[in-house]
Amino acid sequence: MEGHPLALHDVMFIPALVAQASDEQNKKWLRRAQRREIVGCYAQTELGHGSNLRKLETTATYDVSTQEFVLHTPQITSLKWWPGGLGKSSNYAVVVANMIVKEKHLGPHSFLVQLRDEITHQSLKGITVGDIGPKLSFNAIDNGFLGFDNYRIPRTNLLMRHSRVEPDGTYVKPPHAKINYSAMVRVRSHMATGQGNFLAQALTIAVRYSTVRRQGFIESGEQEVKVLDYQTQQHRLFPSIAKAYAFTFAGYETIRLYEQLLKEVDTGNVSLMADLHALTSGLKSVVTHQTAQGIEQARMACGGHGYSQASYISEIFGVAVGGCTYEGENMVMLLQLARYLVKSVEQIKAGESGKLGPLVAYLAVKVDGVDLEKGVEEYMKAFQHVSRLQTWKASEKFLKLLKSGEKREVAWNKSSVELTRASRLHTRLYIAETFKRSVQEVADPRLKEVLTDLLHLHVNYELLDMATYALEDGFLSSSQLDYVRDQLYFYLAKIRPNAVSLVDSWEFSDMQLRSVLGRRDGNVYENLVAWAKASPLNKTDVLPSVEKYLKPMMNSKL
Ligand SMILES: CCCCCCCCCC/C=C\CCCCCCC/C=C/C(=O)SCCNC(=O)CCNC(=O)[C@H](O)C(C)(C)COP(=O)(O)OP(=O)(O)OC[C@H]1O[C@@H](n2cnc3c(N)ncnc32)[C@H](O)[C@@H]1OP(=O)(O)O
Ligand SMILES: Cc1cc2nc3c(=O)[nH]c(=O)nc-3n(C[C@H](O)[C@H](O)[C@H](O)COP(=O)(O)OP(=O)(O)OC[C@H]3O[C@@H](n4cnc5c(N)ncnc54)[C@H](O)[C@@H]3O)c2cc1C
Repeated sequence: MEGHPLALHDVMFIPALVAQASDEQNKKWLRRAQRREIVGCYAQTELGHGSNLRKLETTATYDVSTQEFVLHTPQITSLKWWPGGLGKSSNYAVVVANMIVKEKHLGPHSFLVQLRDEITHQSLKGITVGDIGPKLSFNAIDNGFLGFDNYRIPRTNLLMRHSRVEPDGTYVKPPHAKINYSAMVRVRSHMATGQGNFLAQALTIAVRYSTVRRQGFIESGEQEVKVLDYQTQQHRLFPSIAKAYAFTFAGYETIRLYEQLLKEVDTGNVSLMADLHALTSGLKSVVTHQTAQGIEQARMACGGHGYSQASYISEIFGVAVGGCTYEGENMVMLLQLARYLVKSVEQIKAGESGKLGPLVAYLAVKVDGVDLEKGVEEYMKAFQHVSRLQTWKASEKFLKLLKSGEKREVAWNKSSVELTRASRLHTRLYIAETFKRSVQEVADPRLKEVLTDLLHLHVNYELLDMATYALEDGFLSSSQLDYVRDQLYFYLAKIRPNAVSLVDSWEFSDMQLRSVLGRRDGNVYENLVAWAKASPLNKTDVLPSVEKYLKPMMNSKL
């Protein structure tokens, strides 16, 4: 859970080579990387810039006389900063640098760069490299810094699957300007399943513990109840169980789309890139945020023991919440999706609704009302309505500011909170839709029934959570919202008997969970005592600090 120093070798270094190095280059590098004869990382972010890639300062200047690129770190803010595995473990990196050829700045490009000697592992001349120090979590990973002092690499170390620099300095452009961002899009495509998995771990711990913990009464005079029988506890945990499933289903779809994209790009078809970029930008932002919230609620649902490291939930939280920042800070990525939504609105206004992609076609279709009692399809129409409403409102605000003479960037900034709201609603619609479709495809009728309950819980929880939008224009009435509330409470109670099976079905072992509270055998109290006794402070009855500090203080006459 604390991460692995070689994680980025598998998660980004190898995928960057696969997607961006030419077949010829990969004959040299890929097998060596796969066999772990060389260890690599993905070095893009700098001390001064992470989000705004166009302002990366590390330069790779082509020297036509030697057919080499000269990598250089012009100032302190240009140091690479953050890459996982860079500090101590890697001897190679895919480095993203601003490429300069014949004095022309050609923007960020990826290069394979050797950092350390393959035998001694010592850093090479011209390279400054090290670890950036402890973090909130992920402390088994050596996130690092890296500087170059006019460090030379061969021309052929520019990753040349999609763009090239010929020996004479002729630049051959890629088929899409952002094709070099593919390693990021890949990780974002995998993040919904990854985060769903973190959420599932925290929920497994909290739900199991909630059936061991007895406290208070529901009906007086009876045995104290398992805390999972409280409606508030169910409300805290069960909607997140539904989300963990929903995120996983959505993630399967984005992973499939990324694989499709990779194949299509190789045939020169880049049409999926904009759609997948928009989709994964929104999804990574919503999923990471809701996962962090869900894990924190799971911790609180374990009361005092949730705060102990014996629960292990704090570690899961620390790792998961990193996802709100890495692979694109969440607000920044929501605004990327918003660009796509605004463009879609502009297309509709221009009478080109027919050109809209399937995920945004609903923006052009108005619905007057819904009959929620007819079932999940009607909820989908309600989600479409609130997303459409907010997308149009935010877009109109932006377009009006533009028309009033504001500069594009200023108008955008003044509309940005509303735009991020639109992006979230659009993404939540997508999550609900993929959840619905995935449940419909389940063949086993008993499994389908339980998952359908979770789906119902999800759509009622989500609609209630977005109620202000739906009430704003009178789309939903307050009596409809009462119906949604009743349904929500109905499904909380209905799911209760299946709650433990739902989390057990994720099949985390005790070794994976590392939680005293979430043990499979439920022997929480004995093991909490054993865990406490094993605390380093309990190795001796009297600590050296007693002689050193306590006694002088207690014996002092002052
Ligand atoms: C087995 C599989 C494993 C997979 C791993 C899964 C992991 C999940 C769980 C993990 C569990 C444990 C594992 C531990 C591992 C942890 C990994 C953490 C690693 C972290 C790595 C990093 O963080 S790497 C650095 C990431 N950095 C960023 O994400 C930077 C964010 N910034 C950007 O991406 C860009 O700068 C930004 C997109 C914001 C803007 O780009 P810019 O060039 O400035 O472009 P604009 O001017 O804004 O836009 C111009 C047009 O280009 C379009 N566009 C932008 N990007 C793309 C793209 N990628 N694809 C397509 N199109 C793009 C943009 O939309 C604009 O279009 P328009 O038409 O003009 O509107
Ligand atoms: C655990 C972890 C692992 C990482 N691993 C790697 C790695 O392996 N390789 C690598 O290269 N990098 C890595 N990173 C770096 C990471 O990708 C960046 O930190 C991330 O992309 C955010 O960029 P930033 O730090 O520049 O944030 P900033 O952009 O400085 O964000 C600060 C604030 O400014 C806001 N902001 C910035 N730009 C805008 C805008 N245009 N509009 C509105 N608001 C804006 C943000 O929303 C945020 O609130 C890692 C980071 C972490 C935490």
